[in-house]
Amino acid sequence: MARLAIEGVSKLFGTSYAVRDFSLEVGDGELVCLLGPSGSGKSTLLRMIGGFERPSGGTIRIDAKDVTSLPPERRPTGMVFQSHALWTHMDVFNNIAFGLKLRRLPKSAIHERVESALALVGLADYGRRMTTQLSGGQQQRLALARSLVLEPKILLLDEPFASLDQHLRERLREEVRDIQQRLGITTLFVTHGQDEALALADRIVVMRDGRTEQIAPPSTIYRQPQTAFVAGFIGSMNFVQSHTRNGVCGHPLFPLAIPIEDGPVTLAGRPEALVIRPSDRADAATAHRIVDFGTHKMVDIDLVDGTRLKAMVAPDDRIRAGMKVEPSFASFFAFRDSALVHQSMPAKSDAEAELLSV
Ligand SMILES: Nc1ncnc2c1ncn2[C@@H]1O[C@H](COP(=O)(O)OP(=O)(O)OP(=O)(O)O)[C@@H](O)[C@H]1O
Repeated sequence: MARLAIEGVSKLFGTSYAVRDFSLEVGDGELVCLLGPSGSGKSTLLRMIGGFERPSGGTIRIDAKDVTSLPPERRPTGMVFQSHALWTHMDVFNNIAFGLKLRRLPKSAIHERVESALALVGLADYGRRMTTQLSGGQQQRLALARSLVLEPKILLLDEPFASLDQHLRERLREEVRDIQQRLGITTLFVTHGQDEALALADRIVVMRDGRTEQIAPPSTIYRQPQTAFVAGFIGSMNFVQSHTRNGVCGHPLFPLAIPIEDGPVTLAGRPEALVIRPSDRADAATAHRIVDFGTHKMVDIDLVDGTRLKAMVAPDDRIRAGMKVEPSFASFFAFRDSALVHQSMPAKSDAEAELLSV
């Protein structure tokens, strides 16, 4: 188990920053997901922690030891890449044993550790297979075993399941979480899949342009996004541009109380918080497209100014395309200059309050 501290780390490529003044502390046994769009600096940051890239500034410490300028092999880290770079001329057993042989461990110890790594990732009977005879998911498990067998203090995973289909990705994600918790290994996981981050992480770091937008547990990221970018990046979100005057939103359909100074405001609300009811108002919105997901229906509605919103309604809702509707937000966020300035929270149901208090 280990603690990781990243302090003010930057990486310049030429004249542009891939990572800028980034700080993060990861606790013993914690799993943190780095989440962000393509090019936001996630891989560069992970590579700097693994020692594959040298920071232009800042410090990286593992258990208080400064490792900033140590090469990968002298760091207590194990990295699993998106392309796993397995050795195709070796069988599964020897792929895993390789790192241990370099460390000159006795044969019996190598055997024992490889066998237990194979069992850990569900490949107990595959030791003598060649890597080319493995499926994509098995290859990814092997890549994981090859890292874990060296007993790293910190596990670094760079989009390890990106090339796998959705079903397999979800299964491996659960397996990794299970293994990570059993071993209690401090882990950083890079992904640009929000579902992956929400399902896996103890905390999520949302990155944008090499900087941190927000660091928080998944439920906080979802329920209390601090910036409009985070709000729009995690889950589905409706945005409505308006302004406030005397603490009230000036949009005729959304006359919400927003106790901030007069000025522009961006309203944001989830589809599940957008309530729609039939209306004959002149400025009513129009239900446009309805998709029935079985458990719920998703309705696209167009405001008169062309803004498109999504509302989630019950499966037996009578809504039809072409109907005039009046939307309202049961709960919403308000942003100004991208920063959260106000948030209304609905009264929590007992069941939800109970879940949150666990
Ligand atoms: N070796 C390099 N030389 C020059 N620029 C680089 C290098 N590696 C990364 N970059 C740039 O740094 C920025 C961050 O890249 P990085 O790969 O860290 O992003 P990412 O968030 O991991 O993206 P993705 O999700 O697409 O993998 C990008 O603008 C990228 O073009």
